[in-house]
Amino acid sequence: MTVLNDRPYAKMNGLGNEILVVDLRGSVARVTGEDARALSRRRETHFDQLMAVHDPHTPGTAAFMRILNADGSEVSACGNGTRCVADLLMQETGVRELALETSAGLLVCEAGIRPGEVTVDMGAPKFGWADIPLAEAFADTRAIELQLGPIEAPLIHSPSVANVGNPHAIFWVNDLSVVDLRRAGPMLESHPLFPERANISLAKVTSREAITLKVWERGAGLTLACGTAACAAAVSAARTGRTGRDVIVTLPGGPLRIVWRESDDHILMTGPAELEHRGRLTAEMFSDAA
Ligand SMILES: N[C@H](CCC[C@H](N)C(=O)O)C(=O)O
Repeated sequence: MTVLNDRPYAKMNGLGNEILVVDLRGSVARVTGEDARALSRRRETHFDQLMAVHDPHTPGTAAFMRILNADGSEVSACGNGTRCVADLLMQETGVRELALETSAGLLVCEAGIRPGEVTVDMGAPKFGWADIPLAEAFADTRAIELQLGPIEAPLIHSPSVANVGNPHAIFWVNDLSVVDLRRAGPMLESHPLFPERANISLAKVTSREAITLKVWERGAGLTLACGTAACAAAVSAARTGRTGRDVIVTLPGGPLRIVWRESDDHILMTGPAELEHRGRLTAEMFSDAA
């Protein structure tokens, strides 16, 4: 019998990115990778990311979050999932601003104008090759040597890389179907250049203020939206002169507004959070029969 039995959960989504919020406050229970894989396989608790909400570690924060992908891997950032947890806790307490914490640091969250809209300060991006991390040194991470397709005429090449709490590679394209991300994604996600794997995006810049994005997520695959990928694409587009610092990033599930603030280089991500249903975990959810 797992210690997670009877714990409350909220099934949510952020622009269609499937999020399972498991409330472990007041308990010492922890979600293991195996627990996450079991829950993700079930219809009622299927997710791209699981946000495990624990008692705060730091005074002044509302909770500490552990984040697990559908494959059971534990990661340090999930933009859409953070908006979902923030919305849930703000609904619970009536506050309009709170701070959450993950292993990557603090995340200040603010209720937006529209119901369910949340702005998260995702902190400042990192661009150094060792911070992504990459397996070898690249002086200019705005365009690294990585390509897919024939040597003399690669289909995609020279991605920008960034770390926004997690690793991202963004390929700049004019046509989002130039490669089938279902096939290219897994190859690039696990490329030896990425010792911690990477989230892979195809980005089409449509104006100085707009980017369209398709994402293959590390540990989850193709998703309808990826908040950290939107952040990574926005800052990479700005630092390569393709856009300004205030853009709308449109994913298959919908738009996010990303502002890369000049004053402190922090990234502000604004978008929706939606509650689908609530439930309680049961022991049979963790049986292999699932
Ligand atoms: N797959 C990501 C974590 C979730 C990111 C995404 N769902 C978001 O909204 O940021 C990773 O392994 O780094």
